[in-house]
Amino acid sequence: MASFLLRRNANLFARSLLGNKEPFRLYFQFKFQRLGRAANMVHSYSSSSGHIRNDFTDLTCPHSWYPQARKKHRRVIMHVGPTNSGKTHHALKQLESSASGVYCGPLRLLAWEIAKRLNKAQVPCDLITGQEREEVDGANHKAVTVEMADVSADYQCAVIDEIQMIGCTTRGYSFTRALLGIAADELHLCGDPAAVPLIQEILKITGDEVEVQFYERLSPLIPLNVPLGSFSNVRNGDCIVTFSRQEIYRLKKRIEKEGKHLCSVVYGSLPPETRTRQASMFNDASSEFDVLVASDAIGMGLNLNISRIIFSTTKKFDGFEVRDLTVPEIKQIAGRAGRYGSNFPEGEVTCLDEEDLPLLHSSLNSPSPILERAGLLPTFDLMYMYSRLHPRNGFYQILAHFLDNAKLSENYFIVNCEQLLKVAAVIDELPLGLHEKYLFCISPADMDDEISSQGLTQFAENYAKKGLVRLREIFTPGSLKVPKTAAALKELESIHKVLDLYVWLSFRLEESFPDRELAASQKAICSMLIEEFLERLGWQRPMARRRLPSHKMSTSLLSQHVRQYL
Ligand SMILES: Nc1ncnc2c1ncn2[C@@H]1O[C@H](COP(=O)(O)OP(=O)(O)OP(=O)(O)O)[C@@H](O)[C@H]1O
Ligand SMILES: [Mg+2]
Repeated sequence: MASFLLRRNANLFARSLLGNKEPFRLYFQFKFQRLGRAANMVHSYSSSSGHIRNDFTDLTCPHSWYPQARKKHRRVIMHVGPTNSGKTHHALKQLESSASGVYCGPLRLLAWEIAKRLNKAQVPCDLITGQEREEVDGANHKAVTVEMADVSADYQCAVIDEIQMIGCTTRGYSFTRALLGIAADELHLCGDPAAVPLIQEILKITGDEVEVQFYERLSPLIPLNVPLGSFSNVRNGDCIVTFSRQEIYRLKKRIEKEGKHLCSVVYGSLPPETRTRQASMFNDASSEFDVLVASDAIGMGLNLNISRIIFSTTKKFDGFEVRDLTVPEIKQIAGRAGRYGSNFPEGEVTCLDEEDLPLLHSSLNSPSPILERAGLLPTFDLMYMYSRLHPRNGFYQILAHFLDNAKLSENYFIVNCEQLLKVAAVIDELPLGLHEKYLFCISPADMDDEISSQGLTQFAENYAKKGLVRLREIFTPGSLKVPKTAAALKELESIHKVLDLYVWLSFRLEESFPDRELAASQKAICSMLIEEFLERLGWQRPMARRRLPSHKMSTSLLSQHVRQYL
């Protein structure tokens, strides 16, 4: 079904983005038209020889990058307050009653939840993420991940959820782009009050009209004074939060060993489809999976049937160091308990260990620190114009030059470009155009994952050599197996990332990556094999007493399904 939707919508998407079947040529024609306009936006200065020169690294006026939005006098409504206070709900009510609109969220799971809600409310709504296009007949609404926000479309209403993510060191620029660039008559921003002063400051220059609505929690969240103590105290509706994959699987096993509960799991590197199914299984009161073990992948905006959040730790490895969770992180995660309208109208929050309770309590009682600056990334247009003056520089050098020399106003910072630079370093020697390099650099390749990074390198090399990348050249369909060890599981997750990358590239370079359908079906198999692993993991009840949820496949069905693709 998913692959059918992908196939059906791929052409539509490519056409809407690129015009016709010759994406590259047309893309560049389109770019040149836009560059003419963009060139007017960069600041000029006189050199000592008296020539007027453009300073492409001047990023002090990012609002001027979005002429479509600047033509509008937008009404901006900020919905701010604690978690579970109805901020998103109120914004969505406006979206539902508008003739056209877009919801932009930080997570695929959230975009999925909103698309489902709008379609259920008889408002046809497309779901668009980097790797998915699910179009619904007659839809004038879209639920998208914020990176996919279209700044060339015109909407009556738009919602940007979790707007405080504008300060995120890696993804902040996508929120800034959506904030400054979405051309909507009415723009709703939902999130933490800590973002209010910055947004007001940023929007002073755009001429938009900004109003702020404050919200209170709809149902209580009670911080407990006692830790969980023993795993025998785990009960229906609990969500245990931890931050490493190994810990997630250890805890799932440990809880299931008690013999009273089955656990769904949700964490970042799990395929998004698997995450969605695991969350749905936990949410479904008729399924036996009544406990959730999750990372902070559940931390934002989601409405799950959680009665109690239990932090198994209040420390997290953030890629550089093991650090305490921040106040906003603790509040966001704790805020998943006791959602209004869920099976548990009162939420509780505690820790596994007593020593973590003080940080939990103090964080829940503290306001989030006020946001100082919003993330920014130089646009491709600016880098392209700069590259024309310095034709010998590779993409890495151009990007590094921007990072070193960018001029910013005090409301902005340049996001962490480490991943982009890592990709640029790998592909810069290949005979690719600047835009192609840019595309590979912003792709969702995880360069810290060896298999994912190898996948990206091979795709880029084959693309540079032949302009055509067949999936079978680097991947043998039929080679996937149910993982038996944690290492095999990790490998399967990495393979899923490579297939995901192929699908992502296929939406942008359609003719050169023609095997989207095969990649999507193999991705689906990866997810099923991972779920099969999850099903087998942990304490096994005697089969007679165990009921498989109706939407899960039995092993034999799974093998049949896999065979179909071999
Ligand atoms: N007025 C209302 N009537 C019915 N349901 C509501 C109402 N307000 C909120 N809800 C429901 O309560 C739950 C929490 O609301 P919502 O998701 O809007 O909270 P939020 O403030 O955005 O939380 P978070 O900060 O965690 O994103 C949702 O399931 C939502 O549908
Ligand atoms: Mg919300």
